Amino acid sequence: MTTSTPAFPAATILGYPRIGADRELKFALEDFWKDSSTDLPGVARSLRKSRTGTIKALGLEGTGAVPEDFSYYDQVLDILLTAGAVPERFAKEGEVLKDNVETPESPAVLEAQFTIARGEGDRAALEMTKWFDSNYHYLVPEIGPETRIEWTGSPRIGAIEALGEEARPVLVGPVTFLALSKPAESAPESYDPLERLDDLLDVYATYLEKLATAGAKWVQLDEPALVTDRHRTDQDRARLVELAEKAYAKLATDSAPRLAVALTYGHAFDAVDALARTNVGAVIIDTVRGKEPGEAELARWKDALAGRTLGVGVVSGRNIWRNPLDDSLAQLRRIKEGLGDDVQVSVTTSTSLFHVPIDATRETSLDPELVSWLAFADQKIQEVVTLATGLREGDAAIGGQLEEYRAAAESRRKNPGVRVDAVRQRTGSVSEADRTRGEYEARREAQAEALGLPVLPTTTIGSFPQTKEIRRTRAKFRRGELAEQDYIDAMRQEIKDTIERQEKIGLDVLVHGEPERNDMVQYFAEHFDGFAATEHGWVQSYGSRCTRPSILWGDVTRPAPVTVEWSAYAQSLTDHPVKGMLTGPVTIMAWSFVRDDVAPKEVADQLGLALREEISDLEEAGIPIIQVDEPAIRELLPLREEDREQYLSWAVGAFRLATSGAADKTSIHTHLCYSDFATIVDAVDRLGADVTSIEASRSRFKVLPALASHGYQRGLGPGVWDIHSARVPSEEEIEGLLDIAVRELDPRQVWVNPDCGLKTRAWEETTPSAEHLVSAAKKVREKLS
Ligand code: MET
Ligand SMILES: [Zn+2]
Repeated sequence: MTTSTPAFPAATILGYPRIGADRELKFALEDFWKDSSTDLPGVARSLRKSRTGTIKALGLEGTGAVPEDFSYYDQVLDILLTAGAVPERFAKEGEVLKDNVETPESPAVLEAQFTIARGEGDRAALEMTKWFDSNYHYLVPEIGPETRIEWTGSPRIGAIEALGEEARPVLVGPVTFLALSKPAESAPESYDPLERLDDLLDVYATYLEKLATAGAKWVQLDEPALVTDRHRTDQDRARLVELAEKAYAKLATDSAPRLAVALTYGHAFDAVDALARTNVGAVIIDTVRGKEPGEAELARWKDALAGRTLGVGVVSGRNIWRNPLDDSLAQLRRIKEGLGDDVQVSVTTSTSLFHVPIDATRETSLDPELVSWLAFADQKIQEVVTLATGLREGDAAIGGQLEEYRAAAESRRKNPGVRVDAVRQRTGSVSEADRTRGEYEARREAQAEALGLPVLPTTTIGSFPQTKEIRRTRAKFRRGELAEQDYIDAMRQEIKDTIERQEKIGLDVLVHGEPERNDMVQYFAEHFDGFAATEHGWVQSYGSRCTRPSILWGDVTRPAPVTVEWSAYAQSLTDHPVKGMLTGPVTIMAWSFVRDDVAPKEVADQLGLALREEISDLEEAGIPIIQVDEPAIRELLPLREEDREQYLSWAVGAFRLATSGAADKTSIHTHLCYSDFATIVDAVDRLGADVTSIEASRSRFKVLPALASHGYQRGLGPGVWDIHSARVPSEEEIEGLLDIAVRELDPRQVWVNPDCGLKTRAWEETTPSAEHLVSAAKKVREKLS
């Protein structure tokens, strides 16, 4: 046992935003992509230094107290690079990495890394997928029996040398890395990347040794995969826990730095037991999304963790609300009491703070009262310090902060926008009937008559290219440089142009094109009451991409129709049916910072009711088809099976509440993307939409058999055109996919559409691709008749 190692810090955070307070990393990356002679490593160095300085100044001090988790692009990619585990198509870049093991931040290595992350020409980028149930996207490693897995260097070694022993390197753990990987293309069908665990452990052993030499006393390994039931494949959680025990038995040695293993994003008390059987120095649990350990756990860990540390993640790494300090202190004291004096309790965050913006005090244009309820990363650091002090020294030592927080909580409780009685009365009186539409058969007939569409109707998902011109016009209007009427005229011109293009292409169901929307969630947040927008509240979405989520702080109402005029104008221009376009309750919640003072079901129903009013107004304005997008429904699916039904019941319930007021003859569509839907086929069915479009082209319609065998009866538009690149799919290719669709489903169910919206595309590729889509549909129609 390395008895000389100082204790795990009594207060710490599990990670800090990487992008910089003014998105410095984003801009440095984008500059480097344009010109690789720019000094990206210099920017990285100064970012590492300034964030370390901030964290220390806010009170996290001592050995291992400051997380060093900076990443140029993605934390999963970092491990892939360190292990040299590049997919075959990037063999060339793999050689560059191998030749530069000692200079992991040289321009050549950085370029190689970005080629792997972003793809180049025919060589597709690594797939991106959501990191657990968050809105951050990581890059998915591709691992097969032949994949190289050997030490290939890491920028973190030099960073630790520069920062000293207060810095605690943070790495994605080996079990999580492989659990998040997918089989390499050349691997056998059901290959499990976890088969390479032993090879990867050798790399981690080398890594730990080098970090020790660089001066690290503590290393944090994040193992969130251990809290999930079947994250990607059919991994069984118990098996992951077993593998973790084996892995840490091997890695936690006397010569390595002390290891702190973080079980974030949920709960996995059995994994704490397993890790306690190894020589790790600290185990960290998440009591925000997870749960507080009970007496039985504490009694077990009292002995099992004696001489070591239990880190308690009691400050949320994911929301932006001030911590309920009194409740947290009470929880920490219960845990401390249950564990006795032999186990050190450390106060920390539930996850890394990279899900939240940096500093709430910069939000000077928000109502100061609202700001007083908020805690971004820097405020959360102070909370962690306060709680640790309170735990050690008692309430009196932190009396001032407790008072301040209590006063803010009181103002929040009493704020008239937080609780609007009329809204609560409406949600309180929602009945099952409000979530139920007429029988599908009757709806189908009424819609067929109202719409008169051919078999295999063609349509798009809603947005059309957002040209520079459109974005410039919107920005000018926002800055007050364009009069409202001029703005409206400009957008109408766009809509007119887009309708004409769609008619010319020959699509059956048209859309207005969404030129007025910067973002499908923010747009509704701006038009509903109950939301606020930040100025600097950026969070990393992936790589250099950031989003600025709105804050959903109060009861939601719709002061006026939001989309009706745009859709009605589009419909006035054409004889084709125009599809109205709304964002669903679950997606609005997933991509906003949602209030933590009422149950998600209440928030979802409030949004559902606001959307229901919008749908009714769209119907009245003569819009025959209304699409309610729910791309995030899979993202919020709880990581543990036991929590899923409850989630699906409020999520599906809110969608049904939004849509069930629609007349039989109104066709309700929904759109889902960003994931594999095989796991939620049943939920998709329960949404009850007349037509569901899903992302499916890249997986070559793999989800169809699952839908068919589930007995899914209604309309389905499996995407036939991957809109994530500028590539124009050929008519034959689309025809091939449609052939599969009409074989797997009843042809009368099939709709023809792309995988997702086209706002990031240019017209150059959009027009020919859409033409191919239309002509392929015609071909398949002919074959059917
Ligand atoms: N209607 C939206 C669009 O077409 C749906 C996007 S799903 C991420 O952009
Ligand atoms: Zn989509």
